[in-house]
Amino acid sequence: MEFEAIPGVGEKTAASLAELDDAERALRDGDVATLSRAPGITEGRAAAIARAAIRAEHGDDGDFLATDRARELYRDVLALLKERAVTDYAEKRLETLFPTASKSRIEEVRTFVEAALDRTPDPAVLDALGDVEALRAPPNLRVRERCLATVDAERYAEAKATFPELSVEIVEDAHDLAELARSYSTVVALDEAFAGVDVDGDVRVRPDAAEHPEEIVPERLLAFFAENRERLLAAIAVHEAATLDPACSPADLRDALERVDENGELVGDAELDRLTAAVDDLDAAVSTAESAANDHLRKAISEQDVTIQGQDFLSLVEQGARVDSLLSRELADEYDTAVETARGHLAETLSLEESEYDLAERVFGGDPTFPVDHNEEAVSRLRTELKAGRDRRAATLKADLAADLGALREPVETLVADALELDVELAVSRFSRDFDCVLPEFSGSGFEFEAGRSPLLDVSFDEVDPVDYGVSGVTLLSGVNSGGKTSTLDLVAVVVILGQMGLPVPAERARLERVSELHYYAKSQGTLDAGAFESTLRDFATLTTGASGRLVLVDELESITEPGASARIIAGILEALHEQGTTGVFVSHLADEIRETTDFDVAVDGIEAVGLVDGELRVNRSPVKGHLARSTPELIVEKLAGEARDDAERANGSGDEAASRRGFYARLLEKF
Ligand SMILES: Nc1ncnc2c1ncn2[C@@H]1O[C@H](COP(=O)(O)OP(=O)(O)OP(=O)(O)O)[C@@H](O)[C@H]1O
Repeated sequence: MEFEAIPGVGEKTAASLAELDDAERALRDGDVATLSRAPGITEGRAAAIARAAIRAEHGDDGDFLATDRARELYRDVLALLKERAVTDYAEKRLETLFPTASKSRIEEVRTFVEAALDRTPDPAVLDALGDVEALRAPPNLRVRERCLATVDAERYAEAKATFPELSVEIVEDAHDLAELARSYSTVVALDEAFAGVDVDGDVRVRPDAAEHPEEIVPERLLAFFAENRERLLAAIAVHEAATLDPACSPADLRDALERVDENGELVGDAELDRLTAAVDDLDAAVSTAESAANDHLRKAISEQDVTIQGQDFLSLVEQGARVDSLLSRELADEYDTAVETARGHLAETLSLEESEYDLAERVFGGDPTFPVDHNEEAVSRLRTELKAGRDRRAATLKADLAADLGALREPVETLVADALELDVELAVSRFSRDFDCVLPEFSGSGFEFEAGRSPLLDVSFDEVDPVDYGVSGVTLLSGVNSGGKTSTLDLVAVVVILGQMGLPVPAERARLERVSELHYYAKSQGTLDAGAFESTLRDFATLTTGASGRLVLVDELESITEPGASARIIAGILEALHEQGTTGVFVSHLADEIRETTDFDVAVDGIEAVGLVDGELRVNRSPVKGHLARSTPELIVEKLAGEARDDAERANGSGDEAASRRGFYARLLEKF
């Protein structure tokens, strides 16, 4: 795929996408998580790129939402969908759903939706999804005890790129290798030429290093799993709660995760813990062992009567002979016991094993002295031995663990992707359940729905009255003030937008014609000035001369200018749209006047007040077909006329005032 062919994707972004293994599939599937792994591409940008790629694939020009109000309603329904996603990923992924005229795209999303609607939003699954996130690369890792070495400049550059975690050194010969082996625990030589050379230290010859990075730097896998530990555990929990088929064995993954801590260090191995603690505690243990020996010796000396021969005493005084000789002669046994105490103490505190006793014993001993002193060189040798043991153990464990983790590396990507995708499906399923939705049927002309309920009304969804409505061709929608005309237009727009996104719509049944564009003109706030009026007319000129196949919704266009002129202008627009065969709904309080001016028999529907109850209008929210609704003023005059008639009848001819009121209201009523 030519990435730069996607609108909005330039050279730099194309190069970033090319670094992904499966960019083409990710673009096709709207897989925002994978796309956002490309260098420098955020999730928001990834969603925009995926949208553009989908548009390009389905030949969508991006013009479906043709007006501000149409775009606003799309944003509102998208927000309702996104509110039902648990993860950031699903929110971004839902942004790849957009209304389109493309049949193939609508069908593609509907196939996804059909599967999604079978998903039950179980609270335990939603809860588990809370900790799932797209997997991410660990922060820059540095492994200091190992290095790579090569004689070849090109191999050097490749190794630097493949193993950013390690130092790479240029060497000339085995002598240089030996030199490196003194500074690093392990040296990995990349040249075949070194095979068989005998060098002191841990030097391995691996010309195949680049093909087995997990063997050369097992820490890379450990760091990856450590970094993503919580996400992975959450992804397992999601699979278990939702009884999804996991891409890898949860038991194996849990077991592997238990062997590495959040810093990528090995855990759970008693021998490694023992050796690590022994190295760390060595100095302190030597010092306490020494004190224990001295305590013993001090006590022994203080409790013992030491007899000193006159000759000895003289030699002590005259020749400056050392007391040590005396100590060795008089207190040899006690000294031996003190040394044994120190050795025992050391072995016990460091939990030394038999193979290490020999070195530990050399820490204390030799000629008797007081105070008892340790042998620094022996301590140093013991330390080297313990460190080497620790590193050997860690290296073996890391290699074993990396082999296990290596087998899980690919499957965990799928495991997490499946959990995240489930969140997208659940968001759609919850939306559909929360708003009692149905997948619309695409056929015929215009639209038609039963028991439609807008989720965007300013009343709670339970209190929304269901609306039945259908229109084919251009139609005027009349109705009482606050009867729900604007809300009906919004509902039509929401149903069409959702339907052409491929999503279910909030109705019991819906049939739609697949339209090319949605033009929804909201009611303007007050009369427009000459300039704005002119530009509105220009909009309609473009609309009426453009291609057919659009849906046009217009709310009280009359408010743009004075009523008489408005009616004539609306009539002209309706005629042009009618000739085009467009479906349109024009909400207007001037339906009667407009109808009289149009040169064809324009349909008029009406949202009827069923009557006034306690001064409040009771409305039938479903527009009545072919019916001009009576206006609110007419209903009020009718109500006053009725009251005056009742008053006049009660007065029974004796009340002139009641009779003249009755006459006045009757006259007004005739005007309607
Ligand atoms: N289907 C419905 N169910 C419940 N309430 C509704 C419904 N439709 C409209 N309403 C309520 O009626 C109010 C007025 O609706 P709307 O603004 O659509 O009326 P309108 O006929 O366009 O009014 P106007 O003639 O003043 O422009 C809404 O704010 C909402 O509270």
